[in-house]
Amino acid sequence: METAAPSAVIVAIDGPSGTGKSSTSKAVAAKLGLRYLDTGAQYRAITWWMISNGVDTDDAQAVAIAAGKPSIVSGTDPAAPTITVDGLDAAGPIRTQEVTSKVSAVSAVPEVRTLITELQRSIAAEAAREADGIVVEGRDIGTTVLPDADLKVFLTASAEARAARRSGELRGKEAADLAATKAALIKRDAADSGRKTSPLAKAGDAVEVDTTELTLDQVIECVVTLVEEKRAGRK
Ligand SMILES: Nc1ncnc2c1ncn2[C@@H]1O[C@H](COP(=O)(O)OP(=O)(O)OP(=O)(O)O)[C@@H](O)[C@H]1O
Ligand SMILES: Nc1ccn([C@@H]2O[C@H](COP(=O)(O)O)[C@@H](O)[C@H]2O)c(=O)n1
Repeated sequence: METAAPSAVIVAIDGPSGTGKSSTSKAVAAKLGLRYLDTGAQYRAITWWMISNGVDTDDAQAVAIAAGKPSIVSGTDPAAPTITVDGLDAAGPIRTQEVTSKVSAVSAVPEVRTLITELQRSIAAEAAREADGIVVEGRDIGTTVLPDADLKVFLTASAEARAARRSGELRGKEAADLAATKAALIKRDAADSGRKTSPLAKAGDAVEVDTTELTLDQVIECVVTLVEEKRAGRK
């Protein structure tokens, strides 16, 4: 039987695209000595594999049949998270516009979600057994993947703020204009919220943090405090 270390803490951070989940989760995990899991990277990785192997990502049946083929491995050091697919470093390729535009269709396929959810639960269980715990970020962590997490946080921000953050990132690369960036993230959120299986949603017992007017440091501090309060309450 798997036994968690008594002090291990499991933190679930969910929210729409561009709300600051990755930046916040990485920093909180690093500050508190926890592991970190980017579940979006796993869905991106399987999407990249589908594209690279000629699977039509709009064909849910074809995606379902192929879903078990790639081997996806996530490294959970918050200072240097990694993702490989069949042993290949996928960190760069999973961030292309092509993957971003196709990932919602792939992640909506129930067979994909079943496989990736199992993988996520086994990574979290290992972190609870062998480390001080983990911060897991995504869309359905608090509702489906880890419903018994010690702390659930749901980050939000206005679409304008999120688009401005994303446009800032893209400057000099694929420099999209603000309106196009905003439209793309609203479209992806609608697809992620509207799918039948495990949609993007706030768990009933999650703490909602609106980051629109907060700096990243303020959000990090807020979540660190929430984790510390949870830990103190367990003593
Ligand atoms: N509170 C904040 N204020 C300003 N910029 C922020 C804030 N939080 C995050 N950012 C910036 O916004 C961008 C998006 O953040 P991040 O990648 O962490 O979001 P995300 O929710 O993980 O997005 P996605 O779900 O699309 O992966 C990054 O450039 C990050 O530095
Ligand atoms: N728990 C999750 C996490 C992510 N997804 C899907 O992956 C896409 C990419 O996520 P990013 O955080 O890297 O932007 C996202 O749009 C979802 O389609 C998911 O379904 N569940």
